[in-house]
Amino acid sequence: MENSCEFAGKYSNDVTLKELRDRLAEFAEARGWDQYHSPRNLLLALVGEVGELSEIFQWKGEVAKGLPNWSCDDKEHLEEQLSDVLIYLIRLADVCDLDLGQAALTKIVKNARKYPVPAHQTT
Ligand SMILES: Nc1ccn([C@H]2C[C@H](O)[C@@H](COP(=O)(O)OP(=O)(O)OP(=O)(O)O)O2)c(=O)n1
Repeated sequence: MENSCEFAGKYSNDVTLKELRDRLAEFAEARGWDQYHSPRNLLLALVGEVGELSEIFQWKGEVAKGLPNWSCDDKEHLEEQLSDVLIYLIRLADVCDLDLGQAALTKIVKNARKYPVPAHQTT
């Protein structure tokens, strides 16, 4: 479905995890926030943002893919809350010295082993 909201340039920019991780590290450093960005604090912040994200869907019933009936303001709010979750997740992995991108790729390989593609039925 075509997206007519001004802000939403779906996939217009291939942002890398590294770019986000570096930008977030700079952002925290410039504000003297490294002292607060401990793994536990970031985890709690992440969970808080997941709660805010959940509130957007709360009491709405099932929501159609593509959010066809949502206003641009509602979609923008959702983008912001998803971003907060992503930001804290990336920051948490970074302060734990973990390579989140590689870890996710490795996990996908493990998932594929655990859940193999079903063989085609030949009847
Ligand atoms: N110590 C902090 C505080 C904020 N942020 C960043 C990460 C999030 O992207 C955003 C969170 O900011 P707020 O706590 O102001 O939360 P919201 O943006 O959700 O605002 P509100 O709760 O008013 O909706 O700012 C951060 O990295 N470290």
